[in-house]
Amino acid sequence: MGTFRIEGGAKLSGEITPQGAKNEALQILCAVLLTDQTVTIHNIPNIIDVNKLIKLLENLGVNIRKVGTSSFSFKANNLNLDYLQSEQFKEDGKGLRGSIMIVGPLLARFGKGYIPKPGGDKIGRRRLDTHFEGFIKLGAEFRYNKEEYFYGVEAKKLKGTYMLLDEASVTGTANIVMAAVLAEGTTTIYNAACEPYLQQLCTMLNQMGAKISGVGSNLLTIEGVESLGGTDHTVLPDMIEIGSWIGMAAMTKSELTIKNVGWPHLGVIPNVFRKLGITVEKRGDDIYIPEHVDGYEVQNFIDGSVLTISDAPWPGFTPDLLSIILTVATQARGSVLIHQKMFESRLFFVDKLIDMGAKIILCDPHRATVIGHDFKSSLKSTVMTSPDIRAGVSLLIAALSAKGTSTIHNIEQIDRGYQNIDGRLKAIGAHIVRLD
Ligand SMILES: CC(=O)N[C@H]1[C@@H](OP(=O)(O)OP(=O)(O)OC[C@H]2O[C@@H](n3ccc(=O)[nH]c3=O)[C@H](O)[C@@H]2O)O[C@H](CO)[C@@H](O)[C@@H]1O
Ligand SMILES: C=C(OP(=O)(O)O)C(=O)O
Repeated sequence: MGTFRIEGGAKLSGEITPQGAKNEALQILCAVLLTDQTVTIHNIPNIIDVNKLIKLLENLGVNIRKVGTSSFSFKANNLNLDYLQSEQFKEDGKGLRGSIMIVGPLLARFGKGYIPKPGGDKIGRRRLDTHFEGFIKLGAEFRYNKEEYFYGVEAKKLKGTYMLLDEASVTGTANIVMAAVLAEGTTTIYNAACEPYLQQLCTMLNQMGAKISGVGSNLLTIEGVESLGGTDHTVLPDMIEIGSWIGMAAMTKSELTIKNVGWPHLGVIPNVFRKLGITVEKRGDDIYIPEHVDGYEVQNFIDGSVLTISDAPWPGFTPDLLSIILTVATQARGSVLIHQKMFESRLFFVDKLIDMGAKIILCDPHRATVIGHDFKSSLKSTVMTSPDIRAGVSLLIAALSAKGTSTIHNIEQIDRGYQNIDGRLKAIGAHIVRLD
């Protein structure tokens, strides 16, 4: 279990360039299974989850070549499908959440797809019904081994159909889209998720020869094609990492420029930080955060009632930034209610913030009220363990702003989604050391 030691209170300054998006990269990597041609992907983040998926693809027989610092080419022309029955696959598959998205492409191209219960954050129930209901609608037979938590779908030929998803699942939509592109006839998916990750996936699939329309909306129409070809694709900057840097700058009262953020793809994210009173300035394609010398003040609603920040499927506010918003609010002037609607165990980390002196009332597993300190009192350093990726970064932000030296254990959770976070933080002035 790795550990960070952080001496709080240091100002950050300078420029930071966001990594490629973790959740997009996981979808795009699975899509390489849809063709026997070469797919080259740029801006792949060097993080644990992505590296695990690349390893899984390699074990499945995909020919992988590193062609640049963050660019790889993939050729899935000689797969070893026996691997899907192996013990090794059971280990590899459950190592991350994103592995679930190999099922759709495998089912579409080879008539069978399997997966052990995938891993990922332990942030509440994370069911897979949407994925498998979609495959079944396309004509697949489903089986589930309860003892081994092993899922399987098989079909001779998938047939396009209309489906209304029970929820706008991000990985579920990606999986079903990847199955439908090679199905016979037309598939219509209503209540599809439409995060930039999915828009990027659909754009890439269209470049490979798929016929998907409605990209960016919750109604996708997919005309099945016989086969797909190769392509080149560049992963967008990671919007969750960008939000994390905004939070770090504000909480440490630092001036920071976040380079090449891909503004058109950030949706409501900048505005949600602005609601906390944080200045998020657009400078070309960069975000400039000035030093918040006088802190930041939460904006109430127009009628004067307390601000609520909650998550929703895109174009709503992503649940992956709520823990960070909550943490940043602990030093705001004013109060805010954080409502995590999607996940039922994602707010429990506030215990640690309360230990550090933050004023938070955990109303129930989904809601927490934060009464900001307005920097009149600093958080106190402490020893903590990172429970999940975003809580981990939130605790890191709290530690960077705290008085004294904090320790964060289980930093593998952070490394799952943040590339060389300690190295990059050090480069902009943070006092952080990685201990093994
Ligand atoms: C690898 C990956 O891409 N992971 C992301 C993906 O996970 P993932 O695709 O696993 O998440 P889903 O979109 O399936 O659902 C997340 C949770 O939200 C609930 N839900 C979902 C849709 C909805 O309309 N209402 C609702 O309550 C689900 O029941 C579930 O508990 O999307 C999540 C939601 O943005 C993000 O937190 C994860 O970072
Ligand atoms: C919940 C997350 O990831 P995963 O779905 O991979 O667990 C996340 O990225 O915040």
